[in-house]
Order: sequence, then C-alpha cells, then structure tokens
Amino acid sequence: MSTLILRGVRPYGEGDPVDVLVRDGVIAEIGSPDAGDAEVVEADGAVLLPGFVDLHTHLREPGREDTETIETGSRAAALGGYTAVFAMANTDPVADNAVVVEHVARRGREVGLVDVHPVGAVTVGLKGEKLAELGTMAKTGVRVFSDDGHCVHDPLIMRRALEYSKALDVVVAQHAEEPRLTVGAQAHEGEQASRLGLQGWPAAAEEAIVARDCLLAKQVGARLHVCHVSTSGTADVLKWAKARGTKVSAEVTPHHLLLTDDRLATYDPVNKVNPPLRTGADVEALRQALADGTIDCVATDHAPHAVQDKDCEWSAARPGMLGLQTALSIVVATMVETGLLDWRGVARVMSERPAAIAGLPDQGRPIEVGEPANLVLVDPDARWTVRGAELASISANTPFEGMELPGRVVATVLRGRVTATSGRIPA
Ligand SMILES: NC(=O)N[C@@H](CC(=O)O)C(=O)O
Ligand SMILES: [Zn+2]
Ligand SMILES: [Zn+2]
Repeated sequence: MSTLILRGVRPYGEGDPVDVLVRDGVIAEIGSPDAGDAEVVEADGAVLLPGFVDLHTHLREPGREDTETIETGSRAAALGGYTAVFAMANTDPVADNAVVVEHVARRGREVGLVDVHPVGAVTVGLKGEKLAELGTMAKTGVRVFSDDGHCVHDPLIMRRALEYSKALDVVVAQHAEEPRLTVGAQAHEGEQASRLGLQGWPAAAEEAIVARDCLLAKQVGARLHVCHVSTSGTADVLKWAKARGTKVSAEVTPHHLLLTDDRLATYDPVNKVNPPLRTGADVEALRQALADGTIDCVATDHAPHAVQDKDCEWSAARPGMLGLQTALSIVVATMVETGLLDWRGVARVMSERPAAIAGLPDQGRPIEVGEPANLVLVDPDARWTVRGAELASISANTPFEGMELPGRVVATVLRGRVTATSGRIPA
C-alpha cells in the first residue's frame, strides 16, 4: 500500500492551503489528514489541478527516434504537468494498423511516466485514399483517429470516416487544410508573407475545411474534433456550428495563443509551423474563443525536429515546434495573467475538456475524495527562462528560447505516483 501526502496545496487556487492524502492511487482525504509514514510533497501553497491531458503530441516513435522517443517525450510530458497524451499517427511506419498502435501503447506503459494513448490514422499511410481499419484499431482501445500532418481532404472519405467513428463511438480529429489552396505555402497569407516573399497559406484553406466538416458531422450525427485552430474565421465557423447543434470540439496550441507572423522577419525556421503563425487579430480572437468555450481546449502539437531539418533555409525546413514543457506557462501568460481564465478555467481547457473529448474515464476528474490521483501542482508565482537544450526532448526546436515565462510545474502525480518533481524525474 503506497501513500503520498501533498502538504499545503490550494485546489484550483482557491481557499486556504490544505493537505491531500493519496492512498493506492486514489484521493483518500482532503483537509489535515495524519501523514503517518507517507511520502511527502511540500507544496507551499501551490495550485493543485487535475493532471493535464494533451490531445495532440508527436512522439516520433517509431521511425524518427533521433528526434524524440516515447521515453523522452513521456519525460517532457511529465515535466510539463501531463498525465495523459495522445501520440499522433504520422510515424514511420504510420500508425494505421493494430500492430503499430499496440506497440506505441505498450512502450508508453513500459516507460510509465504518462498515459500514452496512440492515435490511429484515418486513411492507409495517411494518403487520404482508402480508410484504414478503424474498427480493428478501436478494438485495441484507440479512441481518437487522425491523419494529422495531412488533411482528410476528400469529402467522401471524410464522410465515411465520420460514419464509422459514430458507429465505433470514437472521434475523428481533422488537420484542416484544403491542400489545393496551400500548394507550396510557407507562411500565413498576408502583408508579412508578401513583404518577405514567402508563398501564402490563406486562412480560408483552414476555414473552408472546418465549415465542410461541420456540415458533414451534423448530417451524419458524428462527433468531430478540429486540430490546431489558427484563425479568427475558424472560431466564427465553430461558434455557428455549435449554435446549430453540431457535435464539434476544437483545440488551440499555445504558440497560436502567443506568437504572430511578425516573428518571421528573421527567417528563423524555428517559427515555421503548420498551420502558420497568423496575425495579432487572430491571436486575440483565439484567446477570446478559448475563454468563452468556442474552442474547447489547449493541445500542444508538440512537434520535435532534428537540427538538420530546422537549421536550414526557410523553405526546406520542416514545420513544427516543441510544446509539452512550455504549454502551461504560455497558457498562464496569455490567459491567466490577462484575466481571461482563472485556475478552474485552466483545469477545464488543459484537463477536463480534453479528457472528455477523448472519453478518458480516469483523467480530468474533480479533485475530490474517491477520485483517481492524476494531479499537477503549479507554482503560479515562479518565473523561469526557456532553454531548448535543457528540455527533456531530444530535439530543441522551441520558439520560446530565452523567454522568461510565468508558472512552473512543482510536481506531477500519476495514479498516486510522483512522475516529476522540481523539474526532475524521480529515479
Ligand atoms: N504542426 C506541424 O507543423 N507539424 C506536425 C504535423 C502537424 O501537426 O500538422 C509534425 O508532425 O511535425
Ligand atoms: Zn496538423
Ligand atoms: Zn500535429
């Protein structure tokens, strides 16, 4: 029997500090329980939240273990306050069959630092031509399907995928990008791209697919999840779709909540990402949409890349940026310090909503006696400076290099076990 006591925590940042006793992976007492011989975490008034759930992570295993592995990505996740992550299917081989998804799940369990849930591909090889065996993958426990990195652009294939997903009670997560509108695209289509001579990625390429998919999901009666929303127009479409009863959910990344295409002036490919960084007006609209629930949650789109794929000319560089260890701090900077979200709101967008979207029964739960102890402790007053080389990922492609950010993870607890504490993974 293992016991752990979190001493002096403030659940959701509310009220006076209390002690939380965790026994056998479950919250056993809240108040001033007798510690006995329990392992003690001194929280010093830190904010206690349900452990974060990331619906969108690239762990790169199998295939690109030179950039990230399930082990290094799990370490980054635990240090970032996550107790569950969804590993995207765009690996090599692609996670479009039961063998690959079961390998990812097994490796995640072996590492044991965070619950790793494999995402299954929607189409064979992410090619968008033929549906993958969603039913076989669902039988192994896959809850989310996505061709992320690519858009399921054929409307008939998307409709079929939604029909199957409804029958299987799983969710399709769409990377919304009309490929005919983004051939050769390098940056958000706008003033900045014109000035820099970069081929544009128009907002409408995202918005048109989101609108189409909302119409399809409504017609089929299926659930739809929209990956990495990046434009104010997409937020408008989501608002409209939700108002007419579409079962649609959506995520926004930390980088789209903070950064704009002004960053592109240096031509540093660390700022290259798909969808691209957009305008200040988009950033403002995304923050409002997250605050009012139009956008349900934050997902990192943690996308590690090798030095040679980033330290090159802009057009040759791969899109994507690290996110797991900086997500909380960016949410604090953009949403908490601006007054748009309180800590209950942070719990909602980083834990409760993503857990509900993916149908995880034991994550994103209220902090109450009898609930599973998947928890994160946050020091709201701490500030730290991001150094890519010091992050747990094998890759170091963070756009936040050198920035001083607010909010730090003090400890992460997975089913009563401490998976990260004071920036370290316990031995
Ligand atoms: N976001 C990115 O820019 N890149 C992702 C793919 C994706 O999320 O579309 C990747 O796998 O590197
Ligand atoms: Zn994507
Ligand atoms: Zn992605």
